[in-house]
Amino acid sequence: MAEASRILQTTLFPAFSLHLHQHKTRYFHSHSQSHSQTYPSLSLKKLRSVVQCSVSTSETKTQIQEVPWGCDIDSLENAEALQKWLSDSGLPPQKMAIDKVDVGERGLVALKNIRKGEKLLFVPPSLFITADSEWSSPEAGKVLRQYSVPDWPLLATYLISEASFGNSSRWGNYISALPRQPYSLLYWTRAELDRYLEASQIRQRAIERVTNVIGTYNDLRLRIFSKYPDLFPEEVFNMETFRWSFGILFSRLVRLPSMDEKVALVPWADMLNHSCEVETFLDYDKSSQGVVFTTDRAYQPGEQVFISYGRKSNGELLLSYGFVPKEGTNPSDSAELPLSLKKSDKCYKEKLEALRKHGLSA
Ligand SMILES: C[S@@+](CC[C@H](N)C(=O)[O-])C[C@H]1O[C@@H](n2cnc3c(N)ncnc32)[C@H](O)[C@@H]1O
Repeated sequence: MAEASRILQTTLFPAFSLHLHQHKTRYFHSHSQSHSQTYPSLSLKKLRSVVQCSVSTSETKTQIQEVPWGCDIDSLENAEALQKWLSDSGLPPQKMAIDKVDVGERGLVALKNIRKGEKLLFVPPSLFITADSEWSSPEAGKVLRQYSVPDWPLLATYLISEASFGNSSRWGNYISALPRQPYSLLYWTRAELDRYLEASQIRQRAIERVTNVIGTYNDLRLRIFSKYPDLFPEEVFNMETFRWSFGILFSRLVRLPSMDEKVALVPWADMLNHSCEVETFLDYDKSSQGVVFTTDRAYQPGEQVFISYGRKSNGELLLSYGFVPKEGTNPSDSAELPLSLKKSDKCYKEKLEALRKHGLSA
């Protein structure tokens, strides 16, 4: 805990430098160019204030700034462009469309009658973002591979790198439709974690998760980014952009059992919201060669279509996806009850036996 507090209290990054125009690398050139395409009315001053970020030295005050890409998910901003790009890029015609929904802000809604037992989606692998995806900055990708950076931090860095290329990245339309601030405990202040998760096991796990993300970023910065400042300028690769990219990964990355457990961002499939009432999961379908799910119920036009993010407790859903289902609707909800058994206890053996009998360990 002391370690977590120490890290959370650290001021992590300096203010955004005033050198935005002076960077000669393709990187910044593309970044500022694409920015003016996506946000025509955003002045340099505004851009700077969006990117500038700092974590306060006070444990309770964390100033969080939004990244300059993505969109507000309470609107359908960029949804049409995403759908057009997806169909131009090989997504077959769909029985669903992105729409505003009651549960989950945006989601996929049936356009036609959908039967129980139907396979939907068929997102081809060419549309997956994985650790093997091609970089808009091949030099940056090469450096990360040289350092054998594991999948999660590699994907977090990749996403920021591609985002900074705006529409010159092949993922420009996808990234523009991602939430500018994903719902995530990574955005909670320490005071909020303490207050709202008091007495919950999730509080400690959330603190560990925040600490891990900060530690991962610091590790990348020290070992790699600081050695290649032209490829990984701190104005772009900083704690705030990593908070965003990890927030995106936690809430959208899928593990595909039929593809050797490969982890991938799957555009389109990641527009599906979770329901505790459905029992259908995303996976790669070898016969149709795409990510699909099979409906476990029928849907009528206009109804939101759901998948399951897994049989997770409310705490686990909050930890990864930043939401909690309505009270009493999650049959997989559970609470952890830590028990300890002292060896000096006179009935140690009997108690241990009783715990084991009920599938519990001491
Ligand atoms: C994979 S994305 C789904 C698409 C997302 N709604 C969007 O507009 O980009 C996962 C995120 O959707 C939201 N979400 C999914 N299921 C939800 C639910 N049952 N209730 C509330 N929010 C949900 C959460 O913000 C979660 O982090």
